[in-house]
Amino acid sequence: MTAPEMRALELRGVTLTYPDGAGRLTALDDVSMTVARGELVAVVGPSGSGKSSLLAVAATLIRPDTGRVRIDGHEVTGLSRAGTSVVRRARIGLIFQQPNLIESLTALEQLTVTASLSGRPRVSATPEALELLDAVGLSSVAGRRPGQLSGGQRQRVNIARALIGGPSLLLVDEPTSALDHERGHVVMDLIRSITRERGVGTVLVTHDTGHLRPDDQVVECLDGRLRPRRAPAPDPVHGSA
Ligand SMILES: Nc1ncnc2c1ncn2[C@@H]1O[C@H](COP(=O)(O)OP(=O)(O)OP(=O)(O)O)[C@@H](O)[C@H]1O
Repeated sequence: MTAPEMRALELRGVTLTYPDGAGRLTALDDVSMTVARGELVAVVGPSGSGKSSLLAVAATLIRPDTGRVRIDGHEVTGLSRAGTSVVRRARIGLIFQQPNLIESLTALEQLTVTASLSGRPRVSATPEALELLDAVGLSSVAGRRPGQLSGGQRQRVNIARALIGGPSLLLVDEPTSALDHERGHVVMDLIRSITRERGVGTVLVTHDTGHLRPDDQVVECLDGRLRPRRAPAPDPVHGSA
């Protein structure tokens, strides 16, 4: 069992419903999940099964109807909006499928501006931003704007940006969907190594089980419920190394 201080995310008995005509539609049904620091959990499942809802609750963007949400040991269930957003900004990194970079900013500025939105002076965030760009293999293009970067490079800037400030929880939505198979593999490997080396807990939603490895921890979302699933057999091209 993971020590409480090592838990990046804990969901307990989370139920989420949306208005649906005269009734309610249950998107998450009594979901519990723990993700330790240094651990990656891939969430797969059919369209409409609740994966995005799960990420939104873990990101503290949607409050569940019932259940508890803890981020890095901090209970957010009863917090005000302002208190929740403090926890979110300090402890959660979000990576969406489309990088959504700002066209007028260089790769380096994408990171330093994000840091400044959290109240840090841009200049003090520059060493960390440079180190993160180096970690994702982009030192040589730190001065380029998104229009001068490839799709894979843009997604790597997106990943580096999510890590500024040292979050303990990384929430990743379909990171490979805008990339070809080869670049998708590179991005998945990068997210695995960041998870391990930086000790973040990662929840990664993906349709694309072709990018998963046999040693990945995989859960399946079905009708708003989670259940463990065996990772797929190794990809014959890339193997499991
Ligand atoms: N804002 C909303 N209002 C009402 N119903 C919603 C809303 N968002 C999602 N739903 C419904 O909740 C259920 C779960 O949706 P969710 O987006 O979490 O699924 P998903 O597994 O992420 O799907 P996909 O893989 O297609 O993105 C679906 O039945 C969906 O129609």
